[in-house]
Amino acid sequence: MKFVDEVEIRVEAGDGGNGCVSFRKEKYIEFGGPNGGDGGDGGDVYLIADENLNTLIDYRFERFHRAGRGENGRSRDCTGKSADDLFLKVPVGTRTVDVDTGEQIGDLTQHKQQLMVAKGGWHGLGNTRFKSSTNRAPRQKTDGTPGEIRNLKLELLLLADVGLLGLPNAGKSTLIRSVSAAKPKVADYPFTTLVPNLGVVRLDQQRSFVIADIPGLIEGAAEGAGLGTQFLKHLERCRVLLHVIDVMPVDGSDPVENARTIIGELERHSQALSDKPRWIVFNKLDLLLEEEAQEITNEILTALDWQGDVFSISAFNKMGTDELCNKLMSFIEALPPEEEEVPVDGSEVEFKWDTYHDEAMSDLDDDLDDDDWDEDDYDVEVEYRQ
Ligand SMILES: Nc1nc2c(ncn2[C@@H]2O[C@H](COP(=O)(O)OP(=O)(O)OP(=O)(O)O)[C@@H](O)[C@H]2O)c(=O)[nH]1
Ligand SMILES: [Mg+2]
Repeated sequence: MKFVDEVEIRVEAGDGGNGCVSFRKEKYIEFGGPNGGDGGDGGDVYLIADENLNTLIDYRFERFHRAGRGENGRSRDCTGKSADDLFLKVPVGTRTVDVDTGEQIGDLTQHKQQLMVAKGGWHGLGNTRFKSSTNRAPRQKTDGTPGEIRNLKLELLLLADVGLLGLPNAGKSTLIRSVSAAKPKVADYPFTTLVPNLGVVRLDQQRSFVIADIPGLIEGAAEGAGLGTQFLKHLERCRVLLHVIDVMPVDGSDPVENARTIIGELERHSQALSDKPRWIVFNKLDLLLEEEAQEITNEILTALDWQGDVFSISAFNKMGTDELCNKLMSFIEALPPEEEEVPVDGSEVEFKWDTYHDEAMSDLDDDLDDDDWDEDDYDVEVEYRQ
């Protein structure tokens, strides 16, 4: 399946239905009083996280999503029907940004979590609402308000505890293959991995973590070279990054320069990412004798002035990978639990009926004079009853 991790869509909430102006008219009763009903509310648009989806590809083909309009009110105090809300399913891990304002609207990180992205218009009021002791035949009504329209960017960020970082060919995919059940393609040419892969590393029944393999970075990635840094965003939610360094690059390049390239690209990409806990993992140690390995790795660490954690492994024959995974697990377990994000379930109703009605009516208070009456102003329905 094609992996699509970024799309732009347009969502339009429904407009509110208009209020109705109508009067009861019964035999022998000339003025039976107002009976125009309110309109219905327009439908809201929500995003809802669904763990069965793992790509945003559907939104490549369908970019416009519109919720229904509320029905207009009718005579006999009939309230127009409110439109159904529209729910758009997105994969867990989807972040939503308003394209026009740049505002981040929310993150959906749990199955079934909801996020309101466009609020439907409010209903207009029927003339029944405007009845008062001084005005028993009100011709006022209000129209429904327009629904919100928004252009959204949806970004799917993988949810992983550990992120792999490194030049092409460093052995990132080989590492994820050897520690998890994920089987991304491994080959001796750069850019074998074109889309991110996730693997679950299971230490025992209760303990596991998720590791993400992303395409390799090269110098100039921040400016778009190679596959660019478009995949780095997937590492933003990781708790720790593993910088995989090939100690024996086949192209004869200098491992120190290579490592500097990665660190440089990371820093240019974002401060947040370069500040994340990062460990160095020297890979392909099976290609060197122990002494040689010691010498090369020390040289690299000194050149980088590295003070952080260091591991030496061979992803290929699983040397040192168990120890690495155990350390990763302990590290993740020792971290304070991630700040509880307040679930945005959209259930909070900002709309206050009474306030809205009071406001709508006070706006019109000045017009409550019956002399203003002009048939053409209103679309008056008169109901005749026997
Ligand atoms: N000898 C040896 N070779 C390795 C080891 N790990 C990876 N390789 C080889 O290095 C080459 C690249 O490995 P990949 O796992 O595809 O590298 P990658 O970092 O995922 O590369 P991209 O997907 O292109 O970014 C393959 O030929 C692997 O067999 C190792 O521990 N020892
Ligand atoms: Mg790879």
